[in-house]
Amino acid sequence: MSRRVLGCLGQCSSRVFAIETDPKVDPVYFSLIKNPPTDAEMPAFQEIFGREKSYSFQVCVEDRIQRALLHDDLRHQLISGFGGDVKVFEMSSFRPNAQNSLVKGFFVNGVCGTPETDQTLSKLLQSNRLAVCTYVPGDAVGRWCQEPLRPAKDGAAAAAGRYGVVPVPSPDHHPSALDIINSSVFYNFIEAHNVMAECAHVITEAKHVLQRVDQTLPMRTTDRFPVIVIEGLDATGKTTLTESLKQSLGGVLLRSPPPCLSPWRACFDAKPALFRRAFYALGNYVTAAHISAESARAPVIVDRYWHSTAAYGIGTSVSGKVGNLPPRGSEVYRWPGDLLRPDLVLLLTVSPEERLRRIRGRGGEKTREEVELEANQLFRSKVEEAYRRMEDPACVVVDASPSAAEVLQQVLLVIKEKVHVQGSL
Ligand SMILES: Nc1ncnc2c1ncn2[C@@H]1O[C@H](COP(=O)(O)OP(=O)(O)O)[C@@H](O)[C@H]1O
Ligand SMILES: Nc1ccn([C@H]2C[C@H](O)[C@@H](COP(=O)(O)OP(=O)(O)O)O2)c(=O)n1
Repeated sequence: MSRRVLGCLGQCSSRVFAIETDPKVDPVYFSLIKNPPTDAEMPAFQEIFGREKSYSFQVCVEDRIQRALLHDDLRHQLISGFGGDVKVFEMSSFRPNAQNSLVKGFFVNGVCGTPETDQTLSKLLQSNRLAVCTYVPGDAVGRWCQEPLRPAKDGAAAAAGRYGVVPVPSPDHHPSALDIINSSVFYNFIEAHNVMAECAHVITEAKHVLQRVDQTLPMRTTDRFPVIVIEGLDATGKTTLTESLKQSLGGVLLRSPPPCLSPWRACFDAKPALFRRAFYALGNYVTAAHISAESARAPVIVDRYWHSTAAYGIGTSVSGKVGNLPPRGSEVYRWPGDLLRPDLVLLLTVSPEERLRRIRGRGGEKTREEVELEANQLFRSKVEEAYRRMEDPACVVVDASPSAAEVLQQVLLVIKEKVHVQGSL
């Protein structure tokens, strides 16, 4: 029998549930993937459905630009429309272990049926761009069913089917890892450029970004001096080290995203991940063009590059624990074939305590993502682990906890040892 899966509840990804469907129906799989309820709050699947009413909402439009924008809108509507007592979890449907099968959505739980919540529900039901389901007790004790809803008379909802919910084994790969390629991380210029071009009719800033990108590219390739990238979480000492390296090596210091894209960075930081990631991906190609030009005359030091874009993309799109990241060797950790490859990538690491001490010492503005990272040690661990899994080039990990002078000396030694470009340094 074909099945629909409603799964991965709580922190424990072994709790996976299938929704039994008609074999003729194309199976769709569901999973609660973000902000999972703690075991103390919701010890069992039945309790999730048993607490007042539960609904799931998913945007079901083909166009990915519209889908990303509507998904963001839906989150706001659910949070404001259902009020404080209602819990809104991120969820998604997926086919176990099938790449790009993930369709994101939300699971709303604890809806009491007040006039306000009824009104919100009725409004959402009217949208033909949303798939809405509710969850009701089944015939047997402890069984639950999923009912897809459609609008009925006077704003009421009618069930358009009923499917039993049953536990099934967890998939090998965490569902949130199925949606990385070309939505959280881009592996070539064209894919990132396409997203920026497709969204330009709704996000006007995208036109300016594209103009800058198209002005800068294509890049020149020449015999060149070494290119050394410094990576790491915020406040691990990248700025401090890259400035000193520039002096010590008589090099040129570049960064990604490049300053010419700065006017639009805040705009894209506030947009859904699809657009934010495309922006940073294109920034790397612009920086690559600058690297290509500058490395003809001196060594180039780069403060953040593709590994940052990929590690933040992967680390934040994969929900839950570090173990949910795609395994080492997965294609998500591969370098884009069309992006200028550096000679050496160094990953600065410090303990979480030292990092926080440095952040507090520094003050200043942080990106939304960095604020999230600070709030959540789990995010930090995932981003750092993603950095460590990158391949070809892999990151050389440097303990950046000693003094700035000591870190510089240590890094100069690594460069001498690893960068085999005779006479260039
Ligand atoms: N090795 C070090 N030891 C102690 N403090 C450091 C060291 N490197 C940098 N700092 C301080 O930590 C803060 C963050 O460093 P910064 O270079 O701005 O990090 P990043 O560029 O990675 O965000 C700054 O206040 C800086 O002076
Ligand atoms: N090449 C890059 C650089 C930054 N990013 C993203 C990842 C994070 O959301 C932020 C971190 O950048 P931020 O400027 O705050 O970092 P630093 O202050 O340089 O440590 O930008 C990226 O995706 N790709």
